[in-house]
Amino acid sequence: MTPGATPAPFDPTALTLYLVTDTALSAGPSGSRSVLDVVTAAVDGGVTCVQLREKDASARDFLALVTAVAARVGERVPVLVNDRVDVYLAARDTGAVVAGVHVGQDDLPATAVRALIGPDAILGLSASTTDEFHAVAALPSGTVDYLGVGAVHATPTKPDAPEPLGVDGFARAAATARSTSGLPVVAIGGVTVADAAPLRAAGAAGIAVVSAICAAEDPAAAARTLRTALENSADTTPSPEGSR
Ligand SMILES: Cc1ncc(COP(=O)(O)OP(=O)(O)O)c(N)n1
Ligand SMILES: Cc1ncsc1CCOP(=O)(O)O
Ligand SMILES: [Mg+2]
Repeated sequence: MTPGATPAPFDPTALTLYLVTDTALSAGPSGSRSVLDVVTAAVDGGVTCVQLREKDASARDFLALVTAVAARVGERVPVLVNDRVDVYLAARDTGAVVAGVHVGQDDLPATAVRALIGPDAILGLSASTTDEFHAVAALPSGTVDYLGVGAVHATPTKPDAPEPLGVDGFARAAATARSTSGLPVVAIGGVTVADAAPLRAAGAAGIAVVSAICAAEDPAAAARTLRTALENSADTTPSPEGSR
């Protein structure tokens, strides 16, 4: 960024169709498909944001993945790093176009992450209870950019996810999250194309999916189908209450 220039504010429309990656699921029917293949196809199909999530990779391998994905799609959509602030910073230091980090309740606290990544990076935080929403609301303005709320449905992708909320429970959680924190909310957990319109109507700025795209035979087609379902639901979407 030019010195002195004002950074572009976080644009919540980037949350519309949010892909979170999984290496094992990405391998696909042939067993040889890579995360990079899936991300590329998914962005071509209409994904608006990508989070790289690697629970078992070494820091070195994760960094290589982040820089490869950022080189491929970082100019087209925000690329975020799950959990690993160190990997995000190392990628950014190499000049990679990486947008930010997503952390949860057991990861580094949001205030610590914001101090490490600086004011311009995107920071997403998982939250699912009223207490967690109130805690987010108490943070200094600009600490967190969006909330990941779930699980909507139970999912084998994250067996340790909070209790499933269901779509109605998500609607109540999203209303509390938005009224307390003013932040846009992404719905996550077992989300399929059938959930797209109901979740948008329930106040989701977007949906985050792992298996609906990573495990699909054709990730580009899966992304297109999800995106179409989201576009068709646009008329029922409440307007965002706030963003950074
Ligand atoms: C968009 C989005 N929402 C929620 C999560 C879950 O984050 P977390 O609770 O830290 O769990 P892990 O993903 O780290 O297992 C997410 N990753 N993305
Ligand atoms: C990362 C995460 N956080 C809550 S549920 C979940 C996994 C969602 O995966 P899937 O879309 O395959 O159910
Ligand atoms: Mg985490």
